[in-house]
Amino acid sequence: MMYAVDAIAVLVSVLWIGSWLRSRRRNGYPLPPGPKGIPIVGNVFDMPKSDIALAILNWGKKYGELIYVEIVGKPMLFLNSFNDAVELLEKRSLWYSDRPTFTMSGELMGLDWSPVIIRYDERFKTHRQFLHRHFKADVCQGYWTTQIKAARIFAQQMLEKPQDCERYARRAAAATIMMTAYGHEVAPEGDYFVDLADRAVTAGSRAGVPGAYLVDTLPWLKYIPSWFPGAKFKRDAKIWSQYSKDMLTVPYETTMKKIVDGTAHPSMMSGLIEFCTQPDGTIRDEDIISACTAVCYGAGADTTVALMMSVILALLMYPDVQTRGQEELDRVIGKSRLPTFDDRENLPYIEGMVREALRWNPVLPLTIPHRLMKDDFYNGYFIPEGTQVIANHWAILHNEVEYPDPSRFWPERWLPGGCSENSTHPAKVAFGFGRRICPGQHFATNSLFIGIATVLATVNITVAMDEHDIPIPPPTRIVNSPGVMSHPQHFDMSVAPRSLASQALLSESVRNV
Ligand code: HEM
Repeated sequence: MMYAVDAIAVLVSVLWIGSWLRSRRRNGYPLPPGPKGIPIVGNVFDMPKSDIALAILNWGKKYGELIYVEIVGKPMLFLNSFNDAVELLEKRSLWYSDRPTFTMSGELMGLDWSPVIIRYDERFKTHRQFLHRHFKADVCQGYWTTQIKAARIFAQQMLEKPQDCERYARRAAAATIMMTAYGHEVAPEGDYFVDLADRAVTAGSRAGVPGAYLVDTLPWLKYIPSWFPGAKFKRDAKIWSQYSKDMLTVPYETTMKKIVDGTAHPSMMSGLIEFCTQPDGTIRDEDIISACTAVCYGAGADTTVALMMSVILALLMYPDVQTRGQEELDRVIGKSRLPTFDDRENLPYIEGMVREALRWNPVLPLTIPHRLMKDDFYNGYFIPEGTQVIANHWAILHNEVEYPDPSRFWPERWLPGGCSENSTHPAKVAFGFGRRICPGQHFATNSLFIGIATVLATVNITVAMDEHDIPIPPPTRIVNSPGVMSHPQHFDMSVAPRSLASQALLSESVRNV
């Protein structure tokens, strides 16, 4: 008991000294507005438990577009406007590109190898260089064939078992990413590499939910032994750290053997090994190569699945969008072949659907926190060093001025003369900002484009019927899942071939691709 009282006294003193030092550094400038909070714990009890992005959008009506909170002495700044996100995260990116320490998922679970959460230092630059080398726009053209193949298999599987659509979307994402990263052909069911990665990603997304683990707020808790009452987080982290290690090392070592014996398919990994092999035969930065290949599945699979499922939900909720998309495809490419990437520039309506997919239900409603590396002053406010700065993608992409009737999935808004023709492209928001911007964005939007075009060209999606042959109404609004990432909740649907000809074309192409 005495120890607990001492610990609380130390914590209170540290927080008080921290806040006193900060008030001296402010130079008379106020902190940005936000809910008032209470001593010591700050805004812990103000923070919304679910639909955080939406709640912060609503806070904006009271406090303005910059909203500042403190959680047990840790400052956080939410940005509800595109301009502020650009001003701070892009134009001042030299100071706004670090990440905070993620104690549970990073240190304890061992995911601190991941390029998503590494700190902003010299090694960060090598990570970005390696990822950029394999995911810049022109290089991504080299992955088109794999993406077309995955999209066609996906459409075929949707026809066979519509109720398993999400599982097949996951398989499509895994097939493209694993082939790209490791040259690995994913098995139709129960792929070993995918299962390893899924275990780690599931654990990582539980560990990464803001506020789910007290140790992220009070990092000194990491020192308590795992047998201590209430230390289940340490026991979880121990099991999960094995998953994280397996995800990083198993596919890498297996592929390395294939590279050495000459049986590997060309891939990002084989390209990086070649790039990093020194004249004496040693390979530099092997740990960074393995981190960059492993992160592709971790960062790219679930996000792509969530996007694709959002589009399919939109087709169900807005049947006229499906009809217009199909009319455009029939007019531009006809009915005797399936769409490819060469058709993209002639398909403005489908392109509008890609934009709407990124905007309507952003996969990451809030950006991953950027940590400010030095005190800053902005628009008359003081922003202390160490502040976690978070752009509210949801708020920006549902801004009624830029995107009138924002909760409607409405590709027409992007057509010439449409109400958002000149508005900010949603990709400029949904993939984050500045030096931490998503390196996989071209790969992801390519998967999305070909997925949408192929599904529209080959199948009709309609409401499902219950056991009494009564239509099951589609959801009338999008409901986000809790946590870092937003997946639409489960929904039922019926899937039928568009025509006998389209069915034959699809089966034929799946056999031949
Ligand atoms: C629909 C798909 C995707 C969405 C919406 C998405 C979105 C994001 C966002 C918002 C960030 C944080 C940016 C920031 O901090 O400002 C991010 C980071 C990242 N993404 Fe993606 N992403 C997607 C797909 C992918 C894919 C396919 C890959 C890899 C092949 C990938 C790799 C990464 C990596 C490595 C980072 C960390 C970058 C860093 O911290 O420097 N993502 N992504």
